Amino acid sequence: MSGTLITNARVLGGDPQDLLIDDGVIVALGAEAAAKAGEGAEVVDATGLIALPGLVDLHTHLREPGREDAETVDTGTKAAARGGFTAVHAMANTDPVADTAGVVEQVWRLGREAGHADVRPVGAVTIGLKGERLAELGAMAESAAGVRVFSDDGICVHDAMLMRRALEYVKAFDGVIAQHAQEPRLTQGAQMNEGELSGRLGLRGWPSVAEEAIVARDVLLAAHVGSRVHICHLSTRGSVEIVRLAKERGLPVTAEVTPHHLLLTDELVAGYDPRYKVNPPLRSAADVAALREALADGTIDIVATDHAPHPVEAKDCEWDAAAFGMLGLETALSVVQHTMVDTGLLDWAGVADRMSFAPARIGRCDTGERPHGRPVAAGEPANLTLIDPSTTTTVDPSTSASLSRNTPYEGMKLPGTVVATFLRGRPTHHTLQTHHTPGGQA
Ligand SMILES: NC(=O)N[C@@H](CC(=O)O)C(=O)O
Ligand SMILES: [Zn+2]
Ligand SMILES: [Zn+2]
Repeated sequence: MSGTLITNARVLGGDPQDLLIDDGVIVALGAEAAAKAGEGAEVVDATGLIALPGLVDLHTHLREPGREDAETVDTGTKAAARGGFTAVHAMANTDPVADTAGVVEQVWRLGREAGHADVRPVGAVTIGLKGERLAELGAMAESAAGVRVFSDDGICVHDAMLMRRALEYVKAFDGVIAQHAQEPRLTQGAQMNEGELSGRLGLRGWPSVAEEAIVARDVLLAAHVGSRVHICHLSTRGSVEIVRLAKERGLPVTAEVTPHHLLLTDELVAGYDPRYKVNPPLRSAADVAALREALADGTIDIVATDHAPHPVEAKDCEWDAAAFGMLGLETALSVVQHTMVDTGLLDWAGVADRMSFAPARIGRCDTGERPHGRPVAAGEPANLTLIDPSTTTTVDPSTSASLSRNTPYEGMKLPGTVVATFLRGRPTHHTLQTHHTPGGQA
């Protein structure tokens, strides 16, 4: 048999074993893998490496169409592959907005053509993200893109009646509304987390309650309608408490946290460096601790990057004028290792759940034609990520595959390297040496 034999990989952090992949599928694990590989198989020595299911991002800004100077589907998915992702959900706040079957199909098709990761377009909830009228949610769901996640991300669906209607509508095809929870009246002109520091720096504060008020309302609406709501980039301790209560009651709510909200705090804003300007804002150390704990105990379901590329001119300016957002795809796994694994809060099986199984389930891409977030088992698609957790790298934005450079981690030392990513058996990123078993071509 031909194929690729990955030797001594610690699958989900377990004991080392071999994996044989061929024709896009995991053929065998353990002793059976080497036996079946036979002569001529390509061998990847994964000694010391962790194997995870290909990561799935539920929240990525690819910027195409409209802002191809910041990112394209091609460059963004290249960055995704380098970060260990095999699927990304592309947010709808493009230009034109992804609010029709035509635009979501275009983004989906661009993803197929690029081939670095599967692109699952997110559809806008309202036409033009204007918050006035519902977009054609059904047509987007039925399109070739098969949209299941809908979001006006960047903007909150603040009209309670529209939110109710959206929840009612997507229930028919098991869709989910991903809410950017930000009460607009409480955050007008807001520039950073509201607290003692915002007062001292003279920047308009962004109170936690602006997020929590919407989280609470939407949890209640989802319960009332019996439809799924997902909370984007949850950032406060109070939001965690609301989601915890909702889950105790069995309500259909899920939530995500970004890598940056697991690591960085509002104190970084003191230097007025716009790299730290993001929506929602970096919060307090107490919030960070609550978010880590909630991700560990499952109150927060997943990590999502909110990869938000911006061109240099949008970030290399005064704080007030700068755009909100930071890169995330290439550093996500390292930040999660640093904040969750190396701290003992989560094991690698937990990382596989929070960054692959659970996001695929929420996005409903764990079944169907090209599924993701599947178990690492024989017969499953060979979507795999190999990580070397023993390395430490200094983050250098100039080496990024993204067209943008707005990483908040520049110069930071972070643990772990993604050494290979396989999309249905095909390497979309790899830095490993390979050789062949005797009998094959070297
Ligand atoms: N996160 C951000 O600060 N910015 C995002 C929008 C968003 O996720 O709300 C963007 O599109 O740039
Ligand atoms: Zn958002
Ligand atoms: Zn976003």
